[in-house]
Amino acid sequence: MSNPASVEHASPALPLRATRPARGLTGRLRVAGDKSISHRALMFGALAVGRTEITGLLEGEDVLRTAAAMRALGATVERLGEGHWQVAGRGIGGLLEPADVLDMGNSGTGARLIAGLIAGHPIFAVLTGDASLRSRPMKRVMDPLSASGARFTSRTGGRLPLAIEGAAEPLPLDYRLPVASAQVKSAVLLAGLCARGTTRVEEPEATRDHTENMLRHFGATVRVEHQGHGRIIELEGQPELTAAPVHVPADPSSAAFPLAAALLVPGSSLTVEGVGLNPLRTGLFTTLREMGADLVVTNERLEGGELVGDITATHGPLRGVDVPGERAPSMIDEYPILAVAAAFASGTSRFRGLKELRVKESDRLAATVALLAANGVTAEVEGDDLILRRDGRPPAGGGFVTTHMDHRIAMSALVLGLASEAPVTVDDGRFIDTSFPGFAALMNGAAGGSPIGPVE
Ligand SMILES: O=C(O)C1=C[C@@H](OP(=O)(O)O)[C@@H](O)[C@H](O)C1
Ligand SMILES: C=C(OP(=O)(O)O)C(=O)O
Repeated sequence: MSNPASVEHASPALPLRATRPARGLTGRLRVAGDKSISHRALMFGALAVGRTEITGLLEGEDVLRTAAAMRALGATVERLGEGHWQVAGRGIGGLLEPADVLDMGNSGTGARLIAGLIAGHPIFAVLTGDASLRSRPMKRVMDPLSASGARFTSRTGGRLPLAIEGAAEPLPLDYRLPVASAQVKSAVLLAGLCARGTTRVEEPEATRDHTENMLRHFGATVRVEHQGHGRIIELEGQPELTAAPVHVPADPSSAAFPLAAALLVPGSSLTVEGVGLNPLRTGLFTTLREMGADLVVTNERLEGGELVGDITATHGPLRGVDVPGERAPSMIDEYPILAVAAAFASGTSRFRGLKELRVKESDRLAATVALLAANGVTAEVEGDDLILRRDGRPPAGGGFVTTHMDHRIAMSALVLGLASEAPVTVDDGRFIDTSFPGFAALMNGAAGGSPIGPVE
């Protein structure tokens, strides 16, 4: 999806290398806050009346872009301490026209949800992003939001930069999602907040429901009806959203990396604390258990209204697994690290229905195949399925992996390098900061050394 030659970043590329540590990963740690919930906490805070206090906010680059965009749209956003933020909102319909272009960096969630917010306000704004985000499809939000009365102008094919003229009196939408996407669902619901009447979204497959949950938490009326694998969501427009405290749980998509490393590196037993266990996010953990992984959840509890638990992963053998396509939305960001785990398993693994991986920060299907190939592992793509046939022996490693501005490809390759025979190098670790600042330090702490570090 992206052309590494056109990377724009304030600092130069940061090649990183992962080497098998002298001993396994052990102890207890906490990963950063959930990215999806962090974006939404800032956005709903900006739309609510009053002051929303957020704890555990992910201070990754994607979320910091959203914080800056909320400021540019007129909200007061303050950082009170580490992960502790306060947003003074403007009320539904109260966002102001930004003075400048909104640069969402590497973040699809930021760009698409904010397109929904702007569509419902009588303001003009231009959204852009880095080379990766500028290559990602935006028509998926432009199409439904145009029906609400908003107007969009973009580069050919519906890519950023995108100019948006929001609707003065947005119409409520009735929309059936053509792709399983929580971002598209959320963009439609955010525009629907400003419309009179009921906005209805039908999703053929259930996707993460953080928008629906947080809308209710802030006082909106949301009805959800289950229909087979899918859902119908109805939102009453123009509610009074009232500021409400948000505690952000640890991100299961980030916890995936240390947990997978512990499963793969001999001698490991590692606990990640306070991980969000929303069932629409935990497909990876279900799948790893089907592979025979020793993954135990303890201390399940509610933290700030979200189900969380401590997850302990202990090294052991894995077997191949067949993952049904309908599970994909609940683990959509976890396929690169799952493919790494499958490279250590014995038997055949088939992951079905991965079309959406082609339009993430990179073409993750191609990037995952290349990541594995560089390290001696053959994986095939058949239609939209990814297939690995393995014998349980660790991959050779020793490869150089091009990460294509994709944080999850970078972290997956480094986890592979912690457990493969020879070290693995990635071309650029900077994008890890979009979702998981402090990744290398945390992994090194658990390994009791510096198995992940810059290339000398
Ligand atoms: O709504 C969200 O917060 C997200 C939805 C998913 O994207 P899609 O909606 O494109 O599947 C996911 O890949 C992304 O990391 C976060
Ligand atoms: C796909 C992802 O994020 P986004 O779409 O927000 O860029 C991700 O974090 O893996």
